[in-house]
Amino acid sequence: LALGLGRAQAGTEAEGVQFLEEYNAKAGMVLNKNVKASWNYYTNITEENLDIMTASNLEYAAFSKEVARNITTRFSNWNTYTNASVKRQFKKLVDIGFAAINDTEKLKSISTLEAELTGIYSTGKACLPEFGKGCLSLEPGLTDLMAGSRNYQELLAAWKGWRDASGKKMKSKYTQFVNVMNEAIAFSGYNDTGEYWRSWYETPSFEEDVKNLYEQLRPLYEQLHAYVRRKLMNKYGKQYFPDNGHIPAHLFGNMWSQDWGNIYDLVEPYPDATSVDITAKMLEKGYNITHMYRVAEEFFTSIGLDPMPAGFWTKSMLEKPADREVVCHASAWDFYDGQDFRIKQCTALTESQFLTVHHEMGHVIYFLAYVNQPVIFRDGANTGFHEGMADIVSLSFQTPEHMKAIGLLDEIPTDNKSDLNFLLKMALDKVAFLPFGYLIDQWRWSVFKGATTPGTYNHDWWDLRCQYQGISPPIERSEDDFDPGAKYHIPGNTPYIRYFVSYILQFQWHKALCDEIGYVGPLHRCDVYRDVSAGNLLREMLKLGSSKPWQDAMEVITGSREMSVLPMVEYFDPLLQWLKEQNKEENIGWSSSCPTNIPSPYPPSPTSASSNINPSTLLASMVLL
Ligand SMILES: C[C@H](N[C@H](C(=O)O)[C@@H]1CCCN1C(=O)[C@@H](N)CC(=O)O)C(=O)N1CCC[C@H]1C(=O)O
Ligand SMILES: [Zn+2]
Repeated sequence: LALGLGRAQAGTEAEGVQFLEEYNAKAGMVLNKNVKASWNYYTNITEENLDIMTASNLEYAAFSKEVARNITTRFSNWNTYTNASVKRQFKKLVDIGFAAINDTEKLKSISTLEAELTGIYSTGKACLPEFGKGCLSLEPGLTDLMAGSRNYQELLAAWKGWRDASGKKMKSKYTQFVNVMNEAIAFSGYNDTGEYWRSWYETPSFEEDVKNLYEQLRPLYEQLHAYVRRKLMNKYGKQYFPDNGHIPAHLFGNMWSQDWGNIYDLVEPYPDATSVDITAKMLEKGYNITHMYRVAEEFFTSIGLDPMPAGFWTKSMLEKPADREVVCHASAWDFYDGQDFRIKQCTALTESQFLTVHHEMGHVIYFLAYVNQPVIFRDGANTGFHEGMADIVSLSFQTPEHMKAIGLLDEIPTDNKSDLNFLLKMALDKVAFLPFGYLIDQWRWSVFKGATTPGTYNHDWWDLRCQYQGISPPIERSEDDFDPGAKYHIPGNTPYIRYFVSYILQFQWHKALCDEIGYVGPLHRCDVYRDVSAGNLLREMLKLGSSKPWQDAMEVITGSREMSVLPMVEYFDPLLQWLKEQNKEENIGWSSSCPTNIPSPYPPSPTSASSNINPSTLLASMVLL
């Protein structure tokens, strides 16, 4: 690209279009090189690969900076152009985020800090000898333990062990990370990194909008919380539950209390009615890892969307390698050359992993749908759209109708009890997630704007967890801990409000697709499998990429330009009525502040009959603390 020199020139719109064509040709190659360097680090964590990725990130930043400089000198009047797409491309190209900083060393530190933090997270291990376990990494060891153990103390040891092995090691690095990101983003004219991240939604009222959406869904979450709290008290004993209505955070079958699906067996409404245990069925049917991906692919092709390209099967990393350290946290990758798309996942044969397979492949389907857009438009209409597309299939895929269609269920239950079993199971993922999806960036936005400081990181984190999720730490926490760092997206620096937005959008889209295929019946039993009119409508939105404001993309698929909780409320209404009935004797809700008295994690003194672990393990676990 000829460097724009000297005084600002007012290039014609035709010259601007020419410039954009040159940019798109070059950008694909520069991006492809950069993504490959990242892929090599994420699939083989070494100092050398970290250095190569960092150098590539700097190269890409320099390229973005040069393009922006070219535009401001040669096309200073781009904002007066008439073509909306041309203007939108220029608008995106001049906003280069952190790359605007005039200090390469500081820019480099943003890249190295993120890579180091992600490396700590991805290689962290917790050792649990007192429970007969060696040293476990997060995937699969600790994840499986949190999902399957029903031993209060063992769960607690894994929960604490993971936080000691991850977040606790990150606090000072994360503080540096925040400071240098904020310093850099100021060069792009933003007050802080949180403002930059929110700007991607192109919606001035965005913070207010998501707050209102959450408030509308809170009653549904409160009912689910009260019901699950009762069931967990029955299972583990009231003595472990604070008297302010909170639930100990480590009892949900998930390291972060964000998805409660793994404790379905403890909360099942009607054990004598039908429910689907997908993990057992997959094993029974002799599934292997590749087959999980083939089944997911077939869902998408059945509604007329594209299959995975050939290179996907040879270049993806679908299993955890035995010979090297990798970033196991699952992710989908666009290599921006129009044909190289991959998934990186330490896939295991479990239901939760099967859903993640569909999630990551949903991202790839979106990549494929906008492959003909200019490089700068190869993104979701907003990042919540990308997550919504990743998740929407799960609303069809888990229905009894679909389970039977793919041979994981013998008979479709039509009785009311089985229906409630299914709805409760869906709520353990989709409703339980809402406060979690909402609060992560409440904390991070507060950190970026300086309202939350390194001296209050953990206190403010738990304030939000207690207030929104109604959960509390099962043992004392302090500012020596850094519990936010125990969740991938904090060291990984991936914004999180996108998942909250996604959980609203996916129900709006599911309803739109079910209407499109002429489905009649309760929304929660709709399965769009094998109906290409669903895929056609979805594609009309997907192919836009980020070429239009997200409200236009929303209108294409739902006819409305706004997010709405109504489809989600409609979907779960039968469950809400049932929960209200079940909870008649319960105190709905919890106090918004964390308990002052965290109940002792251990049963009364070892001599008492009630203690359910023997003294030696009790002492050992005390030592752990
Ligand atoms: C398991 C999933 N991994 C993310 C995702 O797939 O979103 C990964 C890591 C961060 C971004 N990412 C990508 O793959 C992006 N390249 C997608 C894109 O292209 O925008 C994940 O983190 N999830 C799934 C549900 C809730 C959340 C969680 O587990 O908390
Ligand atoms: Zn995703």
